[in-house]
Amino acid sequence: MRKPLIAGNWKLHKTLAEAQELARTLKDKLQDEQRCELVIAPPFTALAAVAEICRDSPLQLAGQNCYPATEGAFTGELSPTLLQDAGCHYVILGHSERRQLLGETDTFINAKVQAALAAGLKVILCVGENLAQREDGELFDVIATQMRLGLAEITSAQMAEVVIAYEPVWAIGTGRTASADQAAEVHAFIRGLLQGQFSSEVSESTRILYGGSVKPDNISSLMAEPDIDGALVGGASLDSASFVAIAHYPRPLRLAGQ
Ligand SMILES: O=C(CO)COP(=O)(O)O
Repeated sequence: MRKPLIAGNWKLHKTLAEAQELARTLKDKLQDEQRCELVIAPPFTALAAVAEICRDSPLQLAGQNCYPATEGAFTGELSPTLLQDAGCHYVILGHSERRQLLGETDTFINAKVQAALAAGLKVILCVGENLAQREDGELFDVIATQMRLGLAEITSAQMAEVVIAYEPVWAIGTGRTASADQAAEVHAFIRGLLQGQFSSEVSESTRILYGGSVKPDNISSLMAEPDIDGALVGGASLDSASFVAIAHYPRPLRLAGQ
């Protein structure tokens, strides 16, 4: 049984004081959450302070990026080890904003995935097509390439520490969510890729999150899809009430009473 994972990607938001306040409120409101695994990804400047607040709470920390080296002359970069030192259990890699704005390639992202896993960090690997690719019928090719190259050299055993996040670029920050059917179709496709690239066991056990304008009012219909195992939330994770409402999404009707 895959445990649902709800992650908040704060992106380039929150001063230190704002991040601490949000983390304190989330800790207070989500203290008893057991159904879902909870992850927040504050900006680097707030990681250590937020980690202190989240100690002894269900909230785990993620870095928003890392560099594929342990240490060295890499000005402005952070290693997986430094993220762990700041209190992170996870790192988000391959986010479309980094692919688009900073030109990150699948090969570079793969180097980061390998470095993060080797250091003992869990990885949330983001994949997703842009609008032109979807309209040109390239959706499945794009996802297949991002998965194949992004997870190159990763073993089936290491996949226990990897979460995939499907984030269609056209749905990020636009208010335009993929419908539950659209998301489910791609999630099922990704599960098939995992089977081909690794094994049935990996396909069955790997969590696949959906990201792109997830809000309290659409989380339930997304989570009702059997292949959607959680959400990577951007804008709605910046507000405690909406992130808490997403984490407390009502159980899908078909599971009620179980
Ligand atoms: O990019 C995202 C999470 O990584 C999604 O962002 P929004 O929820 O703001 O669309």
